[in-house]
Amino acid sequence: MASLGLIGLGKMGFNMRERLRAAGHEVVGYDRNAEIADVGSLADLVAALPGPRIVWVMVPAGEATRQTVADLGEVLAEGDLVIDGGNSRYTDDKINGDLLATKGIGYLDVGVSGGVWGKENGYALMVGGAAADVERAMPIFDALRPEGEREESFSHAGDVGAGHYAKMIHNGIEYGLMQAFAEGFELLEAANVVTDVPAVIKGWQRGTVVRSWLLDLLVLALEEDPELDDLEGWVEDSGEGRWTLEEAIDNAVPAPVLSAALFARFASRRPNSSSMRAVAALRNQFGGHAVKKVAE
Ligand SMILES: O=C(O)[C@H](O)[C@@H](O)[C@H](O)[C@H](O)COP(=O)(O)O
Repeated sequence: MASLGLIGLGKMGFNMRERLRAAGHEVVGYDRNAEIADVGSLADLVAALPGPRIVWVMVPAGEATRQTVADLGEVLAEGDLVIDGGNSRYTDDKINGDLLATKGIGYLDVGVSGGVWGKENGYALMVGGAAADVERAMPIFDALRPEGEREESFSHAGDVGAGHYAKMIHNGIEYGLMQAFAEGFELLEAANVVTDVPAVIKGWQRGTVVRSWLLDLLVLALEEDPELDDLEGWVEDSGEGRWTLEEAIDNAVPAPVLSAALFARFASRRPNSSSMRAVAALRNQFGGHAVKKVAE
């Protein structure tokens, strides 16, 4: 059984600690929230682990992760291994990996998929880094991923950065799939032909071409709220959809579905945008077409 330091005990890290412990691994968790942490500082976490250590970072992508990795570089020792399991941009991985390499500390980047269901169902993992480091962390990966064939929920995607690259593209696909289900849902509701939309969607769960986990989750959401009218149609994004499109542009790969899905999210946050006011104004100018005036 392995010993692991785990930094960041939010929605993901907290559940991962539970799953790893249930598999018999020793996990020392650190979080800024002392109520859920096992130790009070990074230095305490390092002291509590037998060397050579493996420390998994599960904090928000960007500055928080970069800073945590830099801090770990100050307290870990040669031969230790850092794993970034957050949704970092893949270009951060080379910076983090190179920084730690100067101190003889290994680095792996891991795309982790599964959300809040991962504690029970397991997390799919896509890993970037050196093969020897991947092998060393394999008992941890095996405990985190779903039971069954390793190849079906785990991949060593390539060198440092490849794990997060794979996760970024996974999330781009996620945007497109969700948008497709969402547009189908709205169309089913639009014409009053289908009288029980939730029943139709539920009836797609077995046997259809579009059966999938996202469809199952839509069924669950519709069981709670059949017309989803408790929700505002407002959708945030955390960055990976944007990065996916930047890759599409850099590599001249057409990605119309993924870009439409990302832009649909932007549109969801600006119901009275100046762009659509401009379209209304132009249509009115050239054709005298009706416009809707803001109420006094
Ligand atoms: O595979 C997953 O488990 C999810 O993709 C997970 O990583 C997270 O829910 C997304 O990062 C949300 O991304 P957005 O905020 O960009 O929708």
